[in-house]
Amino acid sequence: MQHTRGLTTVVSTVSSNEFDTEDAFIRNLNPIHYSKRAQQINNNPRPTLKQPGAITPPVIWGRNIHSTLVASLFSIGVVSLAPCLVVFFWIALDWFEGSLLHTGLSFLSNDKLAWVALYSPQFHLPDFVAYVAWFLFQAGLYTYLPGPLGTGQLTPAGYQLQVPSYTNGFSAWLITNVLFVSLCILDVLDPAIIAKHWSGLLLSANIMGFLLSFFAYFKAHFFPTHRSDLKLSSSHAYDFYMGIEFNPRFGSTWDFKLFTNGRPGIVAWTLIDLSFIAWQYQTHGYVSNSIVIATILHAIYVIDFFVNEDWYLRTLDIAHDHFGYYLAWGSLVWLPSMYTLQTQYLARYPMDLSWPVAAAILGVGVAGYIIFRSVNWQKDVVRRTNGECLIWGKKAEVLVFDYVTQDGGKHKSLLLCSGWWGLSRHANYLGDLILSYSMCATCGLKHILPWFYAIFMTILLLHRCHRDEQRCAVKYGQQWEKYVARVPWKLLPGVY
Ligand SMILES: NC(=O)C1=CN([C@@H]2O[C@H](COP(=O)(O)OP(=O)(O)OC[C@H]3O[C@@H](n4cnc5c(N)ncnc54)[C@H](OP(=O)(O)O)[C@@H]3O)[C@@H](O)[C@H]2O)C=CC1
Ligand SMILES: CC(C)=CCC[C@@H](C)[C@H]1CC[C@H]2C3=CC=C4C[C@@H](O)CC[C@]4(C)[C@H]3CC[C@]12C
Repeated sequence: MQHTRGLTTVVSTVSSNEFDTEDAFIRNLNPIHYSKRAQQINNNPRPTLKQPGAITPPVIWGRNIHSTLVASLFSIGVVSLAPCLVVFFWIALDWFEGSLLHTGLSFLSNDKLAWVALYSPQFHLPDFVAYVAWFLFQAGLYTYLPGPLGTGQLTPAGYQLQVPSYTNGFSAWLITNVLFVSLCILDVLDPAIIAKHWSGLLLSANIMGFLLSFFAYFKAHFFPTHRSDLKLSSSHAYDFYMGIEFNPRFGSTWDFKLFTNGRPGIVAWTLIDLSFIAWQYQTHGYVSNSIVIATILHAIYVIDFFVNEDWYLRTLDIAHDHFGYYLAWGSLVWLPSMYTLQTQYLARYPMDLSWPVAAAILGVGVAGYIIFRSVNWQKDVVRRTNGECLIWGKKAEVLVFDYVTQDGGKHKSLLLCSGWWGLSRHANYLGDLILSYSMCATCGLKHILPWFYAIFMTILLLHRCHRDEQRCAVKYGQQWEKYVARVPWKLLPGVY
Protein backbone atom coordinates (compact mmCIF):
# COMPACT_ATOMS: atom_id res chain seq x y z
CA MET A 1 0.00 0.00 0.00
CA GLN A 2 1.49 3.38 -0.94
CA HIS A 3 0.05 6.85 -0.67
CA THR A 4 1.59 10.21 -1.32
CA ARG A 5 1.04 13.41 0.65
CA GLY A 6 2.81 16.49 -0.69
CA LEU A 7 6.52 15.89 -0.32
CA THR A 8 5.86 12.79 1.70
CA THR A 9 5.50 9.20 0.67
CA VAL A 10 4.30 6.64 3.18
CA VAL A 11 4.95 3.05 2.33
CA SER A 12 3.30 0.24 4.22
CA THR A 13 4.72 -3.16 3.51
CA VAL A 14 2.15 -5.24 5.37
CA SER A 15 -1.57 -4.83 5.19
CA SER A 16 -3.87 -4.78 8.20
CA ASN A 17 -5.46 -8.18 7.64
CA GLU A 18 -2.08 -9.92 7.55
CA PHE A 19 -1.16 -8.84 11.09
CA ASP A 20 -3.80 -7.28 13.23
CA THR A 21 -1.61 -6.66 16.25
CA GLU A 22 1.89 -5.39 16.64
CA ASP A 23 2.94 -8.54 18.44
CA ALA A 24 1.88 -10.72 15.56
CA PHE A 25 3.98 -8.47 13.41
CA ILE A 26 7.01 -8.85 15.71
CA ARG A 27 6.64 -12.65 15.87
CA ASN A 28 6.51 -12.82 12.14
CA LEU A 29 9.73 -10.84 11.84
CA ASN A 30 11.69 -13.33 13.84
CA PRO A 31 9.80 -16.30 15.19
CA ILE A 32 12.89 -18.07 16.54
CA HIS A 33 14.20 -15.22 18.65
CA TYR A 34 10.83 -14.09 19.86
CA SER A 35 10.96 -15.98 23.14
CA LYS A 36 8.17 -16.53 25.65
CA ARG A 37 9.80 -14.10 28.06
CA ALA A 38 10.00 -11.43 25.41
CA GLN A 39 6.41 -12.10 24.40
CA GLN A 40 5.21 -11.59 27.96
CA ILE A 41 6.90 -8.22 28.22
CA ASN A 42 6.35 -7.03 24.67
CA ASN A 43 2.69 -8.10 24.83
CA ASN A 44 1.44 -4.77 26.11
CA PRO A 45 -2.06 -3.73 25.35
CA ARG A 46 -1.93 -1.04 22.70
CA PRO A 47 -5.65 -0.77 22.05
CA THR A 48 -5.48 1.79 19.28
CA LEU A 49 -3.89 -0.77 16.99
CA LYS A 50 -7.10 -2.70 16.87
CA GLN A 51 -9.32 0.30 16.37
CA PRO A 52 -10.80 0.59 12.94
CA GLY A 53 -8.84 2.91 10.70
CA ALA A 54 -5.61 2.63 12.71
CA ILE A 55 -2.47 2.76 10.63
CA THR A 56 -0.95 -0.64 9.97
CA PRO A 57 1.59 -1.99 10.30
CA PRO A 58 2.90 -0.51 13.54
CA VAL A 59 6.47 0.36 12.74
CA ILE A 60 8.89 -1.27 15.13
CA TRP A 61 11.60 1.32 15.39
CA GLY A 62 13.74 1.94 18.43
CA ARG A 63 15.98 -0.57 20.21
CA ASN A 64 16.47 -3.93 18.57
CA ILE A 65 14.24 -6.71 19.87
CA HIS A 66 16.04 -9.43 17.95
CA SER A 67 19.14 -10.82 19.49
CA THR A 68 21.62 -12.96 17.62
CA LEU A 69 24.28 -15.20 19.11
CA VAL A 70 26.88 -12.67 18.00
CA ALA A 71 24.99 -9.87 19.79
CA SER A 72 24.79 -11.95 22.98
CA LEU A 73 28.49 -12.81 22.87
CA PHE A 74 29.36 -9.19 22.14
CA SER A 75 27.29 -8.04 25.13
CA ILE A 76 28.93 -10.58 27.45
CA GLY A 77 32.31 -9.52 26.07
CA VAL A 78 31.77 -5.81 26.70
CA VAL A 79 30.22 -6.27 30.15
CA SER A 80 33.14 -8.40 31.32
CA LEU A 81 36.04 -6.89 29.37
CA ALA A 82 35.33 -3.15 29.54
CA PRO A 83 36.02 -2.98 33.33
CA CYS A 84 39.22 -5.03 32.78
CA LEU A 85 40.29 -2.56 30.08
CA VAL A 86 39.74 0.35 32.46
CA VAL A 87 41.96 -1.34 35.08
CA PHE A 88 44.53 -2.34 32.45
CA PHE A 89 44.84 1.28 31.28
CA TRP A 90 45.19 2.45 34.87
CA ILE A 91 47.99 -0.10 35.48
CA ALA A 92 49.73 0.96 32.26
CA LEU A 93 49.62 4.59 33.37
CA ASP A 94 50.63 4.05 36.97
CA TRP A 95 53.13 1.23 36.69
CA PHE A 96 54.42 1.06 33.11
CA GLU A 97 54.93 4.71 32.13
CA GLY A 98 51.90 4.71 29.89
CA SER A 99 53.08 1.84 27.69
CA LEU A 100 50.27 -0.57 26.82
CA LEU A 101 52.76 -2.85 25.11
CA HIS A 102 54.98 -3.24 28.19
CA THR A 103 51.94 -3.78 30.38
CA GLY A 104 50.60 -6.48 28.07
CA LEU A 105 53.99 -8.19 27.75
CA SER A 106 54.46 -8.07 31.47
CA PHE A 107 51.19 -9.92 32.05
CA LEU A 108 51.92 -12.39 29.27
CA SER A 109 55.33 -13.21 30.66
CA ASN A 110 53.86 -13.60 34.14
CA ASP A 111 56.03 -10.79 35.45
CA LYS A 112 55.58 -10.26 39.21
CA LEU A 113 55.27 -6.48 38.75
CA ALA A 114 52.14 -6.85 36.66
CA TRP A 115 50.44 -8.96 39.31
CA VAL A 116 51.53 -6.64 42.11
CA ALA A 117 50.02 -3.79 40.10
CA LEU A 118 46.81 -5.71 39.52
CA TYR A 119 46.26 -6.30 43.22
CA SER A 120 47.30 -2.79 44.28
CA PRO A 121 43.94 -1.01 44.00
CA GLN A 122 42.31 -1.68 47.35
CA PHE A 123 38.75 -1.05 48.33
CA HIS A 124 38.75 1.88 50.79
CA LEU A 125 35.51 2.58 52.56
CA PRO A 126 36.20 6.36 52.75
CA ASP A 127 36.63 6.48 48.95
CA PHE A 128 33.36 4.65 48.49
CA VAL A 129 31.57 6.92 50.96
CA ALA A 130 33.00 9.96 49.15
CA TYR A 131 31.81 8.54 45.84
CA VAL A 132 28.29 7.89 47.14
CA ALA A 133 28.21 11.42 48.60
CA TRP A 134 29.26 12.78 45.19
CA PHE A 135 26.52 10.80 43.49
CA LEU A 136 23.86 11.97 45.93
CA PHE A 137 25.05 15.56 45.73
CA GLN A 138 24.64 15.49 41.94
CA ALA A 139 21.23 13.84 42.32
CA GLY A 140 20.24 16.65 44.73
CA LEU A 141 21.33 19.36 42.28
CA TYR A 142 19.51 17.57 39.46
CA THR A 143 16.34 17.40 41.52
CA TYR A 144 16.22 20.79 43.16
CA LEU A 145 17.98 23.35 40.96
CA PRO A 146 15.61 25.39 38.83
CA GLY A 147 16.05 25.28 35.08
CA PRO A 148 14.22 25.53 31.78
CA LEU A 149 11.73 22.78 30.90
CA GLY A 150 13.18 20.16 28.58
CA THR A 151 11.39 19.00 25.44
CA GLY A 152 11.55 15.24 25.01
CA GLN A 153 11.21 13.38 21.72
CA LEU A 154 8.22 11.15 20.95
CA THR A 155 9.13 7.63 22.06
CA PRO A 156 8.49 4.63 19.79
CA ALA A 157 5.41 3.83 21.90
CA GLY A 158 4.13 7.37 21.40
CA TYR A 159 4.90 9.04 24.74
CA GLN A 160 5.80 12.70 24.73
CA LEU A 161 8.17 12.72 27.68
CA GLN A 162 7.96 15.55 30.14
CA VAL A 163 11.30 16.68 31.50
CA PRO A 164 10.42 19.17 34.24
CA SER A 165 13.29 21.56 34.78
CA TYR A 166 15.96 18.86 34.81
CA THR A 167 17.83 20.70 32.09
CA ASN A 168 19.63 22.54 34.89
CA GLY A 169 22.99 20.94 34.07
CA PHE A 170 24.89 24.16 33.56
CA SER A 171 24.02 25.45 37.04
CA ALA A 172 24.89 22.03 38.50
CA TRP A 173 28.25 22.03 36.70
CA LEU A 174 28.99 25.64 37.75
CA ILE A 175 28.05 25.14 41.40
CA THR A 176 30.11 21.94 41.65
CA ASN A 177 33.20 23.39 40.01
CA VAL A 178 33.06 26.70 41.91
CA LEU A 179 32.55 24.78 45.17
CA PHE A 180 35.53 22.51 44.46
CA VAL A 181 37.84 25.40 43.53
CA SER A 182 36.68 27.47 46.54
CA LEU A 183 37.28 24.60 48.97
CA CYS A 184 40.77 24.18 47.50
CA ILE A 185 41.55 27.90 47.77
CA LEU A 186 40.34 27.86 51.38
CA ASP A 187 42.68 24.91 52.02
CA VAL A 188 39.80 22.66 53.04
CA LEU A 189 40.49 20.30 50.14
CA ASP A 190 43.70 19.21 48.48
CA PRO A 191 43.09 19.98 44.75
CA ALA A 192 44.92 16.78 43.83
CA ILE A 193 42.58 14.71 46.01
CA ILE A 194 40.81 13.03 43.08
CA ALA A 195 44.10 12.12 41.40
CA LYS A 196 45.56 10.79 44.65
CA HIS A 197 42.52 8.61 45.38
CA TRP A 198 42.03 7.60 41.75
CA SER A 199 42.17 3.81 42.11
CA GLY A 200 39.78 3.78 45.09
CA LEU A 201 37.36 6.09 43.31
CA LEU A 202 37.54 3.97 40.17
CA LEU A 203 36.66 0.86 42.17
CA SER A 204 33.78 2.71 43.83
CA ALA A 205 32.47 3.99 40.48
CA ASN A 206 32.58 0.41 39.17
CA ILE A 207 30.55 -0.85 42.11
CA MET A 208 27.98 1.90 41.57
CA GLY A 209 27.97 1.31 37.80
CA PHE A 210 27.19 -2.39 38.23
CA LEU A 211 24.64 -1.77 41.00
CA LEU A 212 22.81 0.70 38.79
CA SER A 213 22.91 -1.62 35.77
CA PHE A 214 21.40 -4.47 37.81
CA PHE A 215 18.85 -2.09 39.31
CA ALA A 216 17.84 -0.98 35.79
CA TYR A 217 17.54 -4.62 34.70
CA PHE A 218 15.35 -5.72 37.63
CA LYS A 219 13.30 -2.54 37.70
CA ALA A 220 12.41 -3.14 34.06
CA HIS A 221 11.13 -6.61 34.90
CA PHE A 222 9.32 -5.90 38.15
CA PHE A 223 8.24 -2.26 38.25
CA PRO A 224 8.69 -0.58 34.89
CA THR A 225 7.68 3.02 34.36
CA HIS A 226 6.27 2.94 30.83
CA ARG A 227 5.35 -0.64 29.93
CA SER A 228 4.77 0.02 26.28
CA ASP A 229 8.29 1.34 25.79
CA LEU A 230 9.93 -1.81 27.18
CA LYS A 231 12.06 -3.74 24.68
CA LEU A 232 13.06 -7.32 25.32
CA SER A 233 14.89 -9.85 23.22
CA SER A 234 15.51 -13.52 23.88
CA SER A 235 18.96 -12.78 25.31
CA HIS A 236 19.43 -11.76 28.95
CA ALA A 237 22.96 -10.61 28.15
CA TYR A 238 21.87 -8.34 25.32
CA ASP A 239 19.01 -6.91 27.39
CA PHE A 240 21.29 -6.28 30.37
CA TYR A 241 23.81 -4.55 28.12
CA MET A 242 21.46 -2.47 25.95
CA GLY A 243 18.79 -1.85 28.59
CA ILE A 244 15.12 -2.77 28.64
CA GLU A 245 13.36 0.31 29.93
CA PHE A 246 13.50 3.36 27.74
CA ASN A 247 12.95 6.01 30.40
CA PRO A 248 13.01 4.46 33.87
CA ARG A 249 11.77 7.00 36.37
CA PHE A 250 11.11 7.56 40.04
CA GLY A 251 7.48 8.62 40.02
CA SER A 252 6.51 10.15 36.75
CA THR A 253 9.30 12.64 36.32
CA TRP A 254 12.66 11.75 37.93
CA ASP A 255 14.50 10.33 34.94
CA PHE A 256 17.34 7.88 35.67
CA LYS A 257 18.74 7.89 32.17
CA LEU A 258 18.99 11.64 31.86
CA PHE A 259 20.57 11.90 35.29
CA THR A 260 23.07 9.06 34.97
CA ASN A 261 24.00 9.86 31.42
CA GLY A 262 24.39 13.58 31.88
CA ARG A 263 25.48 14.26 35.46
CA PRO A 264 27.86 12.33 37.75
CA GLY A 265 30.30 11.45 34.95
CA ILE A 266 30.23 14.57 32.80
CA VAL A 267 30.29 17.03 35.73
CA ALA A 268 33.27 15.08 37.10
CA TRP A 269 35.14 15.33 33.78
CA THR A 270 36.44 18.88 34.36
CA LEU A 271 37.05 18.25 38.08
CA ILE A 272 39.19 15.23 37.26
CA ASP A 273 41.19 17.33 34.81
CA LEU A 274 41.72 20.08 37.38
CA SER A 275 42.78 17.57 40.00
CA PHE A 276 45.34 15.98 37.67
CA ILE A 277 46.70 19.45 36.81
CA ALA A 278 47.17 20.04 40.55
CA TRP A 279 48.85 16.67 40.90
CA GLN A 280 51.24 17.48 38.06
CA TYR A 281 52.12 20.70 39.83
CA GLN A 282 52.63 18.98 43.18
CA THR A 283 54.80 16.19 41.77
CA HIS A 284 56.73 18.00 39.02
CA GLY A 285 56.74 21.57 40.29
CA TYR A 286 55.16 23.13 37.20
CA VAL A 287 52.10 22.95 34.94
CA SER A 288 52.73 22.04 31.31
CA ASN A 289 50.99 23.90 28.48
CA SER A 290 49.85 20.55 27.01
CA ILE A 291 47.73 19.61 30.04
CA VAL A 292 46.22 23.10 30.08
CA ILE A 293 45.22 22.86 26.39
CA ALA A 294 43.77 19.37 26.85
CA THR A 295 41.74 20.68 29.80
CA ILE A 296 40.54 23.75 27.87
CA LEU A 297 39.32 21.54 25.00
CA HIS A 298 37.59 19.17 27.42
CA ALA A 299 36.00 22.12 29.23
CA ILE A 300 34.66 23.59 25.98
CA TYR A 301 33.02 20.25 25.19
CA VAL A 302 31.60 19.79 28.69
CA ILE A 303 30.27 23.35 29.02
CA ASP A 304 28.75 23.09 25.55
CA PHE A 305 26.97 19.93 26.62
CA PHE A 306 25.39 21.59 29.64
CA VAL A 307 24.53 24.86 27.91
CA ASN A 308 22.77 22.85 25.20
CA GLU A 309 21.33 20.18 27.46
CA ASP A 310 17.87 20.47 25.94
CA TRP A 311 19.37 19.54 22.52
CA TYR A 312 20.76 16.34 24.04
CA LEU A 313 17.17 15.15 24.71
CA ARG A 314 16.78 14.71 20.96
CA THR A 315 19.96 12.73 20.29
CA LEU A 316 20.42 8.99 19.93
CA ASP A 317 21.41 8.35 23.55
CA ILE A 318 18.22 9.82 24.98
CA ALA A 319 15.80 9.39 22.07
CA HIS A 320 16.83 5.87 21.05
CA ASP A 321 19.02 3.98 23.55
CA HIS A 322 17.46 2.20 26.48
CA PHE A 323 18.85 2.37 30.01
CA GLY A 324 21.13 -0.56 30.75
CA TYR A 325 24.79 -1.31 31.33
CA TYR A 326 25.88 0.62 28.23
CA LEU A 327 24.59 3.95 29.52
CA ALA A 328 24.69 3.27 33.28
CA TRP A 329 28.12 1.72 33.73
CA GLY A 330 29.41 3.59 30.65
CA SER A 331 28.50 7.01 32.00
CA LEU A 332 29.69 6.29 35.57
CA VAL A 333 32.96 4.51 34.78
CA TRP A 334 33.95 4.51 31.13
CA LEU A 335 33.44 8.22 30.58
CA PRO A 336 35.35 9.59 33.62
CA SER A 337 38.19 7.07 33.30
CA MET A 338 38.74 6.70 29.55
CA TYR A 339 37.75 10.21 28.39
CA THR A 340 40.24 11.83 30.79
CA LEU A 341 43.23 9.66 29.81
CA GLN A 342 45.03 12.61 28.25
CA THR A 343 45.21 14.63 31.45
CA GLN A 344 45.91 11.52 33.52
CA TYR A 345 48.83 10.75 31.22
CA LEU A 346 50.19 14.31 31.06
CA ALA A 347 50.01 14.72 34.85
CA ARG A 348 52.36 11.77 35.25
CA TYR A 349 54.52 12.35 32.19
CA PRO A 350 54.45 16.08 31.46
CA MET A 351 55.49 17.41 28.09
CA ASP A 352 55.74 20.95 26.83
CA LEU A 353 54.58 21.81 23.35
CA SER A 354 56.29 24.52 21.36
CA TRP A 355 53.97 27.52 21.21
CA PRO A 356 53.25 27.20 17.45
CA VAL A 357 52.28 23.53 17.96
CA ALA A 358 50.22 24.38 21.03
CA ALA A 359 48.43 27.16 19.15
CA ALA A 360 47.80 24.88 16.14
CA ILE A 361 46.30 22.12 18.33
CA LEU A 362 44.10 24.59 20.16
CA GLY A 363 43.04 26.25 16.88
CA VAL A 364 42.14 22.96 15.16
CA GLY A 365 40.32 21.77 18.29
CA VAL A 366 38.25 24.95 18.49
CA ALA A 367 37.51 24.72 14.74
CA GLY A 368 36.30 21.12 15.26
CA TYR A 369 34.12 22.29 18.11
CA ILE A 370 32.63 25.13 16.01
CA ILE A 371 31.71 22.63 13.27
CA PHE A 372 30.25 20.21 15.85
CA ARG A 373 28.12 22.90 17.45
CA SER A 374 26.94 24.61 14.29
CA VAL A 375 25.88 21.30 12.70
CA ASN A 376 23.95 20.35 15.82
CA TRP A 377 22.45 23.82 16.05
CA GLN A 378 21.20 23.70 12.44
CA LYS A 379 19.34 20.44 13.05
CA ASP A 380 17.85 21.75 16.25
CA VAL A 381 16.71 25.14 14.96
CA VAL A 382 15.03 23.55 11.94
CA ARG A 383 13.06 21.20 14.16
CA ARG A 384 12.18 23.97 16.65
CA THR A 385 10.94 26.42 13.99
CA ASN A 386 9.28 23.78 11.86
CA GLY A 387 11.64 24.62 9.00
CA GLU A 388 10.87 28.35 9.11
CA CYS A 389 14.46 29.53 9.53
CA LEU A 390 17.54 30.56 7.59
CA ILE A 391 20.45 28.17 7.16
CA TRP A 392 23.63 29.78 5.86
CA GLY A 393 21.54 32.81 4.86
CA LYS A 394 18.96 30.86 2.82
CA LYS A 395 15.58 29.38 3.68
CA ALA A 396 16.10 25.92 5.14
CA GLU A 397 15.49 23.07 2.69
CA VAL A 398 13.65 20.22 4.36
CA LEU A 399 12.01 16.92 3.59
CA VAL A 400 8.81 16.28 5.51
CA PHE A 401 8.50 12.63 6.47
CA ASP A 402 5.68 10.69 8.11
CA TYR A 403 6.16 8.06 10.76
CA VAL A 404 3.94 6.10 13.08
CA THR A 405 4.29 5.21 16.73
CA GLN A 406 3.24 1.89 18.25
CA ASP A 407 -0.02 3.35 19.57
CA GLY A 408 -1.00 3.91 15.95
CA GLY A 409 -0.36 7.67 16.14
CA LYS A 410 0.64 9.37 12.88
CA HIS A 411 3.33 12.05 13.09
CA LYS A 412 5.47 14.25 10.91
CA SER A 413 9.18 14.95 11.08
CA LEU A 414 11.46 17.38 9.28
CA LEU A 415 14.80 16.36 7.82
CA LEU A 416 17.09 19.22 6.97
CA CYS A 417 18.98 18.82 3.70
CA SER A 418 20.72 22.14 3.29
CA GLY A 419 23.61 23.75 5.18
CA TRP A 420 25.88 21.19 6.83
CA TRP A 421 23.14 18.57 6.49
CA GLY A 422 23.20 19.03 2.72
CA LEU A 423 26.93 18.21 2.62
CA SER A 424 26.83 14.99 4.59
CA ARG A 425 24.38 13.06 6.75
CA HIS A 426 26.59 13.12 9.88
CA ALA A 427 28.71 16.28 9.65
CA ASN A 428 28.33 16.69 13.44
CA TYR A 429 30.41 13.52 13.91
CA LEU A 430 33.12 15.03 11.73
CA GLY A 431 33.43 18.12 13.96
CA ASP A 432 33.46 15.88 17.02
CA LEU A 433 36.25 13.74 15.55
CA ILE A 434 38.41 16.78 14.73
CA LEU A 435 38.00 17.92 18.33
CA SER A 436 38.78 14.43 19.70
CA TYR A 437 42.02 14.13 17.70
CA SER A 438 43.09 17.61 18.85
CA MET A 439 42.54 16.64 22.50
CA CYS A 440 44.79 13.60 22.05
CA ALA A 441 47.41 15.48 20.03
CA THR A 442 48.33 17.38 23.21
CA CYS A 443 50.01 14.15 24.41
CA GLY A 444 52.49 13.80 21.55
CA LEU A 445 53.20 10.59 19.68
CA LYS A 446 55.26 8.62 22.19
CA HIS A 447 52.43 6.37 23.38
CA ILE A 448 49.16 5.20 21.94
CA LEU A 449 47.39 5.11 25.32
CA PRO A 450 46.41 8.80 25.47
CA TRP A 451 45.09 8.50 21.88
CA PHE A 452 42.51 6.00 23.05
CA TYR A 453 39.72 8.60 23.12
CA ALA A 454 40.19 9.50 19.44
CA ILE A 455 40.40 5.83 18.43
CA PHE A 456 37.29 4.98 20.45
CA MET A 457 35.38 7.94 19.01
CA THR A 458 36.33 6.93 15.47
CA ILE A 459 34.97 3.42 16.00
CA LEU A 460 31.92 4.61 17.93
CA LEU A 461 30.93 7.31 15.46
CA LEU A 462 31.53 5.19 12.34
CA HIS A 463 29.37 2.52 13.92
CA ARG A 464 26.82 5.19 14.83
CA CYS A 465 26.56 6.33 11.20
CA HIS A 466 25.38 2.80 10.49
CA ARG A 467 23.27 2.41 13.65
CA ASP A 468 21.52 5.74 13.24
CA GLU A 469 20.74 5.11 9.60
CA GLN A 470 19.31 1.69 10.36
CA ARG A 471 17.04 3.33 12.92
CA CYS A 472 15.95 6.09 10.52
CA ALA A 473 15.39 3.59 7.71
CA VAL A 474 12.98 1.65 9.94
CA LYS A 475 11.34 4.77 11.34
CA TYR A 476 10.82 6.51 8.00
CA GLY A 477 10.66 3.50 5.67
CA GLN A 478 11.28 4.21 2.01
CA GLN A 479 11.17 7.96 2.57
CA TRP A 480 14.63 7.64 4.12
CA GLU A 481 16.01 6.54 0.75
CA LYS A 482 14.82 9.81 -0.71
CA TYR A 483 16.97 11.65 1.83
CA VAL A 484 19.97 9.40 1.14
CA ALA A 485 19.61 10.10 -2.59
CA ARG A 486 19.50 13.83 -1.87
CA VAL A 487 22.49 13.77 0.54
CA PRO A 488 24.65 10.87 -0.64
CA TRP A 489 27.69 11.30 1.67
CA LYS A 490 27.64 9.81 5.14
CA LEU A 491 30.48 11.65 6.84
CA LEU A 492 33.12 13.34 4.71
CA PRO A 493 31.83 14.67 1.37
CA GLY A 494 33.69 13.12 -1.57
CA VAL A 495 35.29 10.43 0.59
CA TYR A 496 32.72 8.52 2.65
N1 LIG B 1 31.83 12.18 23.01
C1 LIG B 1 31.14 11.10 22.79
O1 LIG B 1 31.36 10.05 23.40
C2 LIG B 1 30.09 11.08 21.76
C3 LIG B 1 29.56 12.24 21.24
N2 LIG B 1 28.55 12.19 20.33
C4 LIG B 1 28.03 13.46 19.81
O2 LIG B 1 26.73 13.62 20.29
C5 LIG B 1 25.93 14.28 19.29
C6 LIG B 1 24.62 13.55 19.13
O3 LIG B 1 24.88 12.33 18.48
P1 LIG B 1 23.77 11.37 17.86
O4 LIG B 1 22.60 11.33 18.70
O5 LIG B 1 24.47 10.10 17.56
O6 LIG B 1 23.42 12.02 16.45
P2 LIG B 1 22.44 13.17 16.00
O7 LIG B 1 22.40 14.30 16.93
O8 LIG B 1 22.86 13.45 14.59
O9 LIG B 1 21.00 12.50 16.03
C7 LIG B 1 20.58 11.54 15.12
C8 LIG B 1 19.10 11.73 14.89
O10 LIG B 1 18.84 13.02 14.31
C9 LIG B 1 17.72 12.94 13.43
N3 LIG B 1 18.19 13.35 12.10
C10 LIG B 1 18.98 12.66 11.26
N4 LIG B 1 19.19 13.37 10.12
C11 LIG B 1 18.52 14.55 10.28
C12 LIG B 1 18.36 15.68 9.44
N5 LIG B 1 18.90 15.77 8.24
N6 LIG B 1 17.61 16.71 9.90
C13 LIG B 1 17.02 16.64 11.13
N7 LIG B 1 17.16 15.57 11.97
C14 LIG B 1 17.89 14.54 11.53
C15 LIG B 1 17.27 11.49 13.47
O11 LIG B 1 16.33 11.35 14.54
P3 LIG B 1 14.76 11.66 14.43
O12 LIG B 1 14.43 11.94 12.99
O13 LIG B 1 14.12 10.46 14.98
O14 LIG B 1 14.56 12.86 15.31
C16 LIG B 1 18.52 10.76 13.91
O15 LIG B 1 18.23 9.52 14.51
C17 LIG B 1 26.75 14.30 18.02
O16 LIG B 1 27.14 15.61 17.74
C18 LIG B 1 27.93 13.42 18.29
O17 LIG B 1 29.08 13.92 17.66
C19 LIG B 1 28.02 11.01 19.93
C20 LIG B 1 28.51 9.83 20.41
C21 LIG B 1 29.60 9.77 21.34
C1 LIG C 1 32.15 0.41 26.75
C2 LIG C 1 30.95 1.17 27.08
C3 LIG C 1 29.90 0.49 27.81
C4 LIG C 1 30.86 2.44 26.69
C5 LIG C 1 29.77 3.37 27.02
C6 LIG C 1 29.88 4.58 26.17
C7 LIG C 1 29.08 5.77 26.74
C8 LIG C 1 29.67 6.18 28.06
C9 LIG C 1 29.15 6.89 25.72
C10 LIG C 1 28.39 6.49 24.43
C11 LIG C 1 27.88 7.77 23.83
C12 LIG C 1 28.53 8.85 24.65
C13 LIG C 1 28.06 10.27 24.55
C14 LIG C 1 27.27 10.68 23.54
C15 LIG C 1 27.03 12.05 23.29
C16 LIG C 1 27.50 13.01 24.13
C17 LIG C 1 27.23 14.43 23.79
C18 LIG C 1 28.45 15.30 24.03
O1 LIG C 1 28.12 16.66 23.83
C19 LIG C 1 28.98 15.09 25.44
C20 LIG C 1 29.33 13.63 25.66
C21 LIG C 1 28.15 12.67 25.41
C22 LIG C 1 27.10 12.84 26.49
C23 LIG C 1 28.76 11.23 25.42
C24 LIG C 1 28.92 10.67 26.83
C25 LIG C 1 29.41 9.22 26.88
C26 LIG C 1 28.53 8.28 26.06
C27 LIG C 1 27.16 8.16 26.67
